[in-house]
Amino acid sequence: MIRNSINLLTKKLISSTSCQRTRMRCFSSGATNLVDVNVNDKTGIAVVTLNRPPVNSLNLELLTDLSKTLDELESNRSKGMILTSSSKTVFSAGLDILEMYNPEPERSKAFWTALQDVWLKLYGSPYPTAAAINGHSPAGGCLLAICCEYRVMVNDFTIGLNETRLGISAPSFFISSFRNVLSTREAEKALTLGTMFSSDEALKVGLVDEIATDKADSINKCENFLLEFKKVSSMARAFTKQSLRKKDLEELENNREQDLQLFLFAINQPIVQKGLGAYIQSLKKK
Ligand SMILES: CCCCCCCCCCC/C=C/C(=O)SCCNC(=O)CCNC(=O)[C@H](O)C(C)(C)COP(=O)(O)OP(=O)(O)OC[C@H]1O[C@@H](n2cnc3c(N)ncnc32)[C@H](O)[C@@H]1OP(=O)(O)O
Repeated sequence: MIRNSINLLTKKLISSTSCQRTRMRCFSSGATNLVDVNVNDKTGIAVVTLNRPPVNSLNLELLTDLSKTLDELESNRSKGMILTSSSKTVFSAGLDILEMYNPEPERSKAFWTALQDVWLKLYGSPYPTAAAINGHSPAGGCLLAICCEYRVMVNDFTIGLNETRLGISAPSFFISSFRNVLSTREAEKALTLGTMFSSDEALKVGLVDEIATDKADSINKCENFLLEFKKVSSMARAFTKQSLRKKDLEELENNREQDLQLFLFAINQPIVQKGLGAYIQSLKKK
């Protein structure tokens, strides 16, 4: 018992010493540790890193960890969050296709509910958010980025909502957050075609705000954006953001069950299963 307490204390001391070197506080989101969080003590800004190799595909566990992290940031009155990835080439490969292929009923319900939770918390967060997109960001990966208020993308990667290319439609909350960033015209064109934009194309169309040379540069640029809010009342800021996003948030809040049932219905269609199966095979054959 005493030895356990000493071990715990030693671990805490070691971890606090390594964090002090960079003036960072570290905490992990929960049991599975698929999300790392480093809070800069000086600025109060948290860098949240998705850490589910190889491609940060969003499965139930990763979404649950992210959801818990977002709760912690809100209850700690975070000064801001930068979302990024531990991979060198992928921000997030989007929803884990294996969660939708040959679905197990209870797990698929929990999976979609966790995605809804993450979207509501991230899109509606009171603290400012930015995405340091340090790799490819298709579909659900793009969703996480467009929930944030600012996006900085490292050169030479791709981003977009490519669902129609998989034979599925982007759900309505994907579409509303896309339209919050792009004009309706650009959103319609990109969504129906399932366009994946290069970093430069994404900048041109307004899907990202800045281009970065590498991950450190993207985090730096996100930080500069978030630091601008030092001059603004956090209450006034949060109220303004949430007022602008209120309709989209209420749309999902008020229709969660319907949205869940639509998802379950869609993924259980034989034609969708066939398409997903072929897509998984094509990824494996690469
Ligand atoms: C009327 C309204 C109806 C609404 C109904 C709703 C219906 C459902 C809506 C669902 C919305 C879906 C959203 C999504 O996010 S679907 C996922 C879309 N994602 C993609 O298309 C990306 C696929 N992946 C890639 O393009 C590449 O992997 C990537 C560019 C990201 C990285 O390339 P890289 O070469 O670095 O890596 P690999 O391709 O070799 O991949 C490594 C291994 O990871 C596996 N993998 C990749 N992506 C996924 C994924 N999304 N899910 C699960 N697994 C994935 C890949 O197969 C490799 O596995 P192996 O190592 O085992 O071969």
